[in-house]
Amino acid sequence: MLLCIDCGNTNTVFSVWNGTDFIATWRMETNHQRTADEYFLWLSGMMRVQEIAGAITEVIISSTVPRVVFNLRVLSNRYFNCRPLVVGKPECRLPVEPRVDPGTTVGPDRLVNTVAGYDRHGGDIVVVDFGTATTFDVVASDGAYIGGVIAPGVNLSLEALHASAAALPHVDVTMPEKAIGTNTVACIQSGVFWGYIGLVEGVVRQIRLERDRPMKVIATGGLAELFSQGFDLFDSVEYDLTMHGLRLLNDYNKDLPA
Ligand SMILES: Nc1ncnc2c1ncn2[C@@H]1O[C@H](COP(=O)(O)OP(=O)(O)O)[C@@H](O)[C@H]1O
Ligand SMILES: CC(C)(COP(=O)(O)O)[C@@H](O)C(=O)NCCC(=O)O
Ligand SMILES: [K+]
Repeated sequence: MLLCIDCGNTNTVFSVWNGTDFIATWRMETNHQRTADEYFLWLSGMMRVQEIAGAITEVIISSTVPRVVFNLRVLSNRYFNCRPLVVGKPECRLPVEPRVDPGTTVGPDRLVNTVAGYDRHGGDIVVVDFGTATTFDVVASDGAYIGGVIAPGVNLSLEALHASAAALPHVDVTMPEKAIGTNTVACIQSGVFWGYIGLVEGVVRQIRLERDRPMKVIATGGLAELFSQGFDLFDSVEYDLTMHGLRLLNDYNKDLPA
């Protein structure tokens, strides 16, 4: 079985696959100080419930936090007895090379989302991922990542307001009933919610103008749902997009001639 690890700046998501069959998924907070032994203690507990720890034979890792990769490599070597594939490293090949400025390192999550989006929808798409940062990944007609947009994440914007303005409380993101807030909390919620709707609309409009062709917009990440309710921003919302991409990339690399 294959263990896919998607490490973001906030959360690390593990998922297990048997061939193309999805088996299970678990999520933990990202912490670069966590050791391989700590990962395994937690994972083996989760896996025991489904009796799969002994069945893992392959591991693929995508991490936007470079410092965690060392311990995740040790986890695969020590506990699953395999060398992991790490997205973004030369040994992990991509079906189509990104077309970006020379020397640019593209976030591995964005490369994985590109592969997954192209597999499900073909080219000429934009993948929007609501993580710690909100990323827009533009995928060309041949499946290449050709660039995109990085915006502050929804929760990051809320935290920044709270951290920098003495009188502003911490607020959870929700869809406010009205744009005109009549108390501080409602004002902040409105700023972030309607601000974000405008951000997504504006960025997508500009990308379509620049590309001068129709482009589907696919959303993923925990907060995608909030921005899709009642709005016409996305053609589809797919929570498993990154995990799907990791599984595809693993299969792609396995099938390559040595
Ligand atoms: N279903 C959800 N509802 C509300 N907030 C969420 C949900 N899922 C994630 N979040 C929040 O969205 C932010 C990004 O989370 P996540 O997608 O795990 O980011 P990353 O991939 O960068 O680690 C975090 O602040 C997290 O608490
Ligand atoms: C933009 C990101 C911080 C998003 O990461 P996440 O919110 O998923 O943790 C990550 O993709 C990254 O560090 N990218 C490197 C720069 C780039 O992609 O151009
Ligand atoms: K992400």
